[in-house]
Amino acid sequence: MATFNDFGLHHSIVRALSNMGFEEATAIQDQTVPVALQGRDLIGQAQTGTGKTAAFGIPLIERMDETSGNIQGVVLTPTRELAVQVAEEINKIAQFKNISALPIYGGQDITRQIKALKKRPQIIVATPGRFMDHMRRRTIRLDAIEVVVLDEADEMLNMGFIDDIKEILKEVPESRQTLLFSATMPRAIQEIAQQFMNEPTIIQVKAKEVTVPNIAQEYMEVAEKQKFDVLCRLLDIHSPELAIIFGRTKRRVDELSEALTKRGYGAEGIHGDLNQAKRDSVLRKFKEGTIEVLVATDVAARGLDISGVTHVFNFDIPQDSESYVHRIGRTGRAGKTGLAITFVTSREIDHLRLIERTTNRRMERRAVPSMAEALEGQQKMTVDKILEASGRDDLSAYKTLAEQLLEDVDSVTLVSAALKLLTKEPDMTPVRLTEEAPLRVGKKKLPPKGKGGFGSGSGFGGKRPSRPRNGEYRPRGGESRPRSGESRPRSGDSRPRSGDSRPRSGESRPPRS
Ligand SMILES: Nc1ncnc2c1ncn2[C@@H]1O[C@H](COP(=O)(O)OP(=O)(O)OP(=O)(O)O)[C@@H](O)[C@H]1O
Ligand SMILES: [Mg+2]
Repeated sequence: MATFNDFGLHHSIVRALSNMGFEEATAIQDQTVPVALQGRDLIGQAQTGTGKTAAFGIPLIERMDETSGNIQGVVLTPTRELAVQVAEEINKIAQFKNISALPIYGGQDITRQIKALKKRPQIIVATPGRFMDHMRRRTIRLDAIEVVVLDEADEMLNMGFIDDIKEILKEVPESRQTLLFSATMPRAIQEIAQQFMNEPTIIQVKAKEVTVPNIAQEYMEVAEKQKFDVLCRLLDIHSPELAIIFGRTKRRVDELSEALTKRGYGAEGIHGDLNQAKRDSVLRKFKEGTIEVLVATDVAARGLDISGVTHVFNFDIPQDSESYVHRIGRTGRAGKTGLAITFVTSREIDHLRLIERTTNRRMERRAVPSMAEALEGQQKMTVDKILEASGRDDLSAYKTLAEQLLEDVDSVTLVSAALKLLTKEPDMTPVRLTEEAPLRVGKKKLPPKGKGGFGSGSGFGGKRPSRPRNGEYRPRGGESRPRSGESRPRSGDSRPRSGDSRPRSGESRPPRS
């Protein structure tokens, strides 16, 4: 694998990368950086957590002119949190250059953004809606733009941002370079590629699987009514450092985070109906470890890079395989290991099989853990903690007390009492969760067995079942519901003018029919 010295990058970028702890280029960086540096258009697909941000960030920064304060680069992302994260990573890579990236997104005061724009950042990282607002207000000038990056392009299409993206791409100079990245590449991307890219080089990191091998993938068949108790047991058994629990709808996320809190877990929810300040604070607490469980809709499925996420739980099976790939990809990043556990009700097994076939990877079936196992898990935690504490040398203040206690109570009883007090025993506090209808898969269009889905080297676009649009996934009752249960305008519908009220990042999906 190449080191960053091999690319002929400006020394300040190499220095920044080494400062960030990047020693070798990842596979996707190795293959895309040289092509992007030549100024060519590029489509890059590689698994989650393999460094696609730097794959476009490095050439982007390399191409910027630090003596100019014009906007020269634009990165579009589907969610606000991702815009912030990508801008941060770009700013780290640019730390020794006179170049800065500014995140611009809906839900943030626009006058503050206009003020920040006056500081003349060369790179804007934006959600499409808010970017359009600035375009219309002429607070962002497009004539000096040389590079446009579409991160998670397929998700932006899913969210109905296609018209916005088209409009943005029409306005930026035609001579620009366009880069497009995602871990999944559904066919719809081809339209963008044909219309707006100039003979793009397509780079798909060869991998049998779309998911990285370092994420262990398991599933459990659980009745809808039992899901919550099983989840609590799993949290007790695994004691994750940080865990993300994905639910299907905003209501689900609200109810789940409330129920988890009731049972004593440090959990909060994130979804598109929360105001930006709340979203920011929840994410901040999760990153700091103030809460260890983040309950989320698909708003948090894409791109978010939070170190320490050891577990992903699909409380509700994801609607399609792309969502599955991205959700579980919040763990097992940058070579670390992770565990993804998916709950499936008996009626959703077909749906799970479809995901397995599309991703070309089997999930291992696991039995639902018992209450006794949950207790054991917590007891083991306590024992570990006590043993660790026994090795400390600051116990002298407690020893006299311990000796006194041992005069009255036998040692086994005494230690048992201490263990019990320190152990978080399985909690059966009643909670209220509204039941979700199972996801059903139509009979048609199962891919042939053994045929990989997207990204399996079958060429761009690959053969895979396409999006819910084709009616493969129907919620029971036949009501056409957008993913995650939100309604959003279909492109072309009457749109709100301000980026604040447009489809709020992430879980808003086009209506499925
Ligand atoms: N060359 C490298 N060496 C070490 N760490 C790296 C390298 N490149 C990227 N990383 C780190 O790997 C992590 C994942 O990177 P990144 O978020 O860019 O992944 P991604 O491919 O965009 O994933 P996703 O598909 O989920 O968006 C980040 O923490 C990033 O800083
Ligand atoms: Mg990414």
